[in-house]
Amino acid sequence: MTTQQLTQQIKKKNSFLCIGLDVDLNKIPKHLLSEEDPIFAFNKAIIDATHHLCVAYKPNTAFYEAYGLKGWKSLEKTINYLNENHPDIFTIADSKRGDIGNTSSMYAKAFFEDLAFDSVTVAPYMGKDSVEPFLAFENKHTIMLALTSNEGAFDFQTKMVEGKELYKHVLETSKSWKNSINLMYVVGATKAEYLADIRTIVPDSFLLVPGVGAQGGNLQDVCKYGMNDNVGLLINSSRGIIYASQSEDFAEAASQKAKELQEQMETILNS
Ligand SMILES: O=C(O)c1cc(=O)[nH]c(=O)n1[C@@H]1O[C@H](COP(=O)(O)O)[C@@H](O)[C@H]1O
Repeated sequence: MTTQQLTQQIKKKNSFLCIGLDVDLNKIPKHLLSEEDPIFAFNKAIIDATHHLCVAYKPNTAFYEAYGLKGWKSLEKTINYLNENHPDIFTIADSKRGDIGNTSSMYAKAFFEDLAFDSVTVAPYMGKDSVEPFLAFENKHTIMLALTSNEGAFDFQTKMVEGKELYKHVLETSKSWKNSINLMYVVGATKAEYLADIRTIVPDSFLLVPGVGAQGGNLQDVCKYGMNDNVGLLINSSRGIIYASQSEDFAEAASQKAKELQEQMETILNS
């Protein structure tokens, strides 16, 4: 999917919501545990109940890898279900990869070719040659960590290096990489006050913004400082939506939570 198509979807649905499919077998309703594939059964029910309210889904691969081969199968079924039934929805493999070039190429093949995701999250720490193999894929997107939502973001990302914060070097330097047009960036919703500065460096890029809901980030603040003329934002909520209820009404409750966020987004888009 191109960024233009993503923007069209945002305008059509009045939503820039991304739903995080971070499935924990200890948190899903007990009645699903007797299903052949409880993780996929849970995801399918969540997707069926929420696809009209969001423009993206983001399975964090840790939640699948933790269950070994079975978990990986559930991830594969989930991305296939999305691609077959909702090709207009943007998909993000949140796996935070990045390694020496030939290894990164294999990670890129795994998520872009074998699993056919639209995008993958990548850590910038190993630099240009660790990210460019992901950028080489046409119409695929590499979402690079810039300023993350967690407390540890202050350990390195905001440290001053040659007169400016490290995360600003990440943003600026990455713009010169080959096929940088395929880059998006992660900025935590808990760091909304940094967004105005970030927009001066990457005015046109899409930003994936996790951390509303369970981590306490504020949607209005993120939009005030982070939105550009093409919206340019994907706001993720995982636990706040998918575990709104842990009983039989879980899909309905997730839909209700997603609707609340979508309605707030619609108000912002029309204001
Ligand atoms: O790359 C991410 O998606 C990410 C970056 C970041 O800075 N903070 C962050 O929380 N995330 C992910 O976003 C999701 C947030 O989940 P909730 O806090 O449950 O909404 C998890 O999958 C995190 O791994």
